Amino acid sequence: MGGGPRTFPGGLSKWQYKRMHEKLARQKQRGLIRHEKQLYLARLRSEIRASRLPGADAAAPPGEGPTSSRAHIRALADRFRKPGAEDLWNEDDGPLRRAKRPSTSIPPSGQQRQLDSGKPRGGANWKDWEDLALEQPRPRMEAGAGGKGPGLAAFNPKREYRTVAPWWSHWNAPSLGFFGPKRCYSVMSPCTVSWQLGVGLRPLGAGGLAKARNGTDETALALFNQERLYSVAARRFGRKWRPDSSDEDEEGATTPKRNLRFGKFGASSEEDSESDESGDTSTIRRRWSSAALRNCDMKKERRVLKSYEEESNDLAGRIRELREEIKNREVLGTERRRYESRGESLLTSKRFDECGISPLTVKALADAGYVQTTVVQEAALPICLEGKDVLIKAKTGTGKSAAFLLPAIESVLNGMKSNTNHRVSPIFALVLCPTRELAIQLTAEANVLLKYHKGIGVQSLIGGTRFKLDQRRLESDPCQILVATPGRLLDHIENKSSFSVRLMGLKLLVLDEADHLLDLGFCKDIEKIVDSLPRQRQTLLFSATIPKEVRRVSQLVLKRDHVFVDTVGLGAVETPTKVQQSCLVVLHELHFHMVHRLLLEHIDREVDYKVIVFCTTAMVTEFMYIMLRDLKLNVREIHSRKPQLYRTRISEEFRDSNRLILVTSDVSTRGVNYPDVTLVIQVGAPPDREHYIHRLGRTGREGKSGKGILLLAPWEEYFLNEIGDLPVEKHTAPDIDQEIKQKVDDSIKIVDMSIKEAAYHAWLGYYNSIADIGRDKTMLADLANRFGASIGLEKPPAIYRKTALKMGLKDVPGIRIRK
Ligand SMILES: Nc1ncnc2c1ncn2[C@@H]1O[C@H](COP(=O)(O)OP(=O)(O)OP(=O)(O)O)[C@@H](O)[C@H]1O
Repeated sequence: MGGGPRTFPGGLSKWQYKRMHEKLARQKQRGLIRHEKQLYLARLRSEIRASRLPGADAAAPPGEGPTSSRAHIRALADRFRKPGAEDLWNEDDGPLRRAKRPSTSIPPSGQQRQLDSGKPRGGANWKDWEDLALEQPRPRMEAGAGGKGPGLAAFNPKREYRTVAPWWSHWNAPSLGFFGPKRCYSVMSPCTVSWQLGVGLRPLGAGGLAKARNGTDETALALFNQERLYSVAARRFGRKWRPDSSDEDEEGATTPKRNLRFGKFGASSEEDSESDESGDTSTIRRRWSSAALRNCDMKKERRVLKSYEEESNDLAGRIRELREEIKNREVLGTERRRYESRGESLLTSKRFDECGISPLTVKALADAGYVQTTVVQEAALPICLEGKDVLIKAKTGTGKSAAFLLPAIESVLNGMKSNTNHRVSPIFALVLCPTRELAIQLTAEANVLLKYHKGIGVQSLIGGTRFKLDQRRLESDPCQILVATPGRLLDHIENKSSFSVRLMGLKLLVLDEADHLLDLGFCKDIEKIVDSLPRQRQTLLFSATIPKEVRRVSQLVLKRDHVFVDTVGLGAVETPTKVQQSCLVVLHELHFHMVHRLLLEHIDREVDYKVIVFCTTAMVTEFMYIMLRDLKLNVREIHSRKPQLYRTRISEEFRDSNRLILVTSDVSTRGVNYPDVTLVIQVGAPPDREHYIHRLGRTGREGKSGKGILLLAPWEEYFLNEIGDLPVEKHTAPDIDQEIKQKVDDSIKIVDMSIKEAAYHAWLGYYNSIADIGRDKTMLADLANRFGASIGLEKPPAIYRKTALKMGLKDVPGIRIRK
């Protein structure tokens, strides 16, 4: 019966303990929403302020201008999947509509200096600078901007999450060069982009680091190419840098974020000390904003720099150190570009034995054929080994796994050195990943790296296995590194107090495929898990894609001074360069026929073919598998409806073979390393851009070539907008001859009716959840019925009333309700 202890920490029963956790989770969720509301208000304030700045653009070009207030609050609502999140708004919060902007021209700098307070800003009074920083939009660095902030047209929301640009741009900015990194909390709305302060406003007088280095602001801008930086600055300035300053343009973001962090995951005393307020400055701030915005800007709390002036004295020294760092980083950037331009390999000239890792690990690496590091390993290892929190973005198949497994092994070695008196060995490193297949793969990889480390063990905790067996394994076998999926890990944390005790020794937490782990599907579990871990730990987040929302949420698990390493680079394509991507638009009734045709063509061309076919849902995957099997193709299936043992067996078989086709759902989308996949076919629109990139990333790994085909129905073409920046070529679909069509139709007929019905239900559920399609229910029902007919259902299967209600499909024509 359930296993696990009868009492939990604090003498609570299992249910009390569970309820307590749930309550805490609810409180956190509320905190998060409060935080979002404050962000929204801050956004509103900065918009109003922007509209009041002389030179603000009257109209932003569509798609490039700032998000409207409405769009923003909708985005907040979306982010938290709370339809009621719009209710966060209330009348006291200020006007909903955007204020009009007075003029489109950029004023002369002198005029700009006056700003709204009417006070000249030429003096070197710190309070004035403070005000100015708060009033002025933070300049953004844009190549070729010549030291001026970009106009609205140049604003590109995709550029918001760059390594260090936001505050580097302070250095580049002719006038704001003197502002310390802490000043990133100043007003910055995407719409407030016209800034042009007088050159005379620079206390350092040297034009900032960039100018000092290169002589001109133009070259300085070029110097601060994102690709080279890898957040050097953060390392120097430690906790004073807030990388989110680039993505959070709202001035008020700091305080709520701080509060949230405390509320959510607690904060170290170090962070506490940072959050002190200075009464003086906040008074000035309030006076200004109250005058300008009345009740719309009544925020009382504001993080004010405690030792700001103290720090600024030391600025020159820091600049020197930064220059040094940049020089080092430049070497790395050049090297990487060289490799990429040659298109040969992602390996760099740096060897593992130069990375400061244990010689036993180096030996194991050499046995596995790893001698040189890949780009991401070269960039990540020094920072990870230094003990910093890191968020790392690198393309699929570039060796991220080793980049975090190696620091994990080092953290165990360090931990074992310092912890000798433990009765039960603590778990020193925890790797969280979204799928079971990935967890098994990572465990195997870690075992390879641990070959010569006797007494250090790695284990996996994944769903689909027996809880009791896990427990026994954890107790009997060494386990200093744990690779887990969130759900099963949480089961152990909540049900086995001795397990939680072992986690108290944790030194390193890794979130692989961090974007997925931090999205809404997993976010709550991750919060609970992180809550039960010691706060004094290092956290590493790895992913090939890091969407804006995730970048924000990631701040909750990372320390404030974390480093963002982006090896993809500004404006670079996120997909492997050697993968040829194409899209075919075909009536969805013909998708199965087209898949068959494409497979035959590919098999004819590639002797050692290895193909993955991604379907939208588990049941559609099963349908596709049965159909292709009947067509005598060498095919296997993996999806969530299959038992774990089966999934593991098929996964291993597919990894080790070629001349095989794997039909799968999204359980194989991320991280799974199947070498030498020659073709990836994605049938139907993926849930989002990230899914497309990760699925495609199953081919073209380790710099090899590959092919990706996206099969869309005409009504799914909207998805092409989401991947418009990727090199996807739209091709005309080949004709399907009558003979092939007949063969496929015959195979469809043999599929069991219950599978067809389940496929229909799953299809309906999937597209109902996709906003672009699910919003028009009548059209959705019609499309679903056409899909049903194409798989041989004479009439659409009925769905439960409750399900129909939940999906918003009750009383929709074409939807049959089960009596
Ligand atoms: N330094 C190295 N030298 C040679 N091969 C390497 C090296 N590092 C990784 N590899 C190989 O590169 C392949 C991809 O590695 P890995 O699975 O870690 O990529 P990834 O970036 O995690 O991919 P994904 O984003 O899909 O999770 C693996 O086959 C791995 O063995």
